[in-house]
Amino acid sequence: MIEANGIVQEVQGRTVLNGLNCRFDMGKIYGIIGPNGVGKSTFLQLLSGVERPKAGDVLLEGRSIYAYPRKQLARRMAVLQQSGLPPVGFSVREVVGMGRYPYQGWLGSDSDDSEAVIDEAIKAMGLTELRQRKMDQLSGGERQRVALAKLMAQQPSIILLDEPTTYLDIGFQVQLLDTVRAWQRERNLTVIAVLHDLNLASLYCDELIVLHRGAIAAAGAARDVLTAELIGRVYETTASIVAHPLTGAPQIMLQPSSYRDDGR
Ligand SMILES: Nc1ncnc2c1ncn2[C@@H]1O[C@H](COP(=O)(O)OP(=O)(O)OP(=O)(O)O)[C@@H](O)[C@H]1O
Repeated sequence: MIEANGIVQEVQGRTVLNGLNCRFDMGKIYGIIGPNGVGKSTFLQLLSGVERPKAGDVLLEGRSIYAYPRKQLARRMAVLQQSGLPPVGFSVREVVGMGRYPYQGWLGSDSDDSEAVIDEAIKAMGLTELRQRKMDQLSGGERQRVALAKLMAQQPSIILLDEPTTYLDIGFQVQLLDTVRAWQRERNLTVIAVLHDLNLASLYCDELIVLHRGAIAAAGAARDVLTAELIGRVYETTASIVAHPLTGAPQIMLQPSSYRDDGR
């Protein structure tokens, strides 16, 4: 379990997160949503243990995440950053192999099963044909799949994703989230993802956490959280909520502010 207790964080002298408390149970997919600039990425950074809050603590299995040695934490938790795509010049195989760094011994020696783990991650992401290709010779969608394969090779039990579908077309968005969910179910992973697309968040997340004005405005299952009232209050826009015709998950229909009841 991951617990965020009384998290306060300032960015450039401004309080962005003002006393957040929440709990992430293992084996679920969580979506962190909220308007631009509300502090979603800041919160994810704190949950990853990379940044420390001004006040409060993040506990992983009851122990402060900031007290874990780096490599030990990396064996439990992997992070897909918004701009975290690996450097150009390396091949797909090399980049996926970088996911094994938490398991390397002194002098960079690999653990015995590293080759097999890397091959499995490459296969799972459909990258076998591209394994020798250089990173700068890939499309945006392919690069994102490499980034995810690198995460897989890290064999974490918790993954943090910062806007993983940015720059992907709708086909790749669904493909990426399908892959994450299949992997999550197979390994009983805990996934915490910052997502902008509320409809995708509703379709893929077990629970949503809505940030607004430094606090948690709502948390829970999408059907309880995504209401027209909440969308109006948090995003300051009018929306109609409809049930997805197949899954029943709430889906948001946006509405132009010029719309009038007579339909013109
Ligand atoms: N390097 C920085 N310098 C100055 N201000 C920053 C910096 N990084 C973030 N901020 C500010 O901190 C606040 C929180 O930023 P953060 O990126 O966490 O928000 P977010 O909810 O993830 O935003 P978005 O939805 O636009 O990605 C914002 O108001 C942002 O302007």
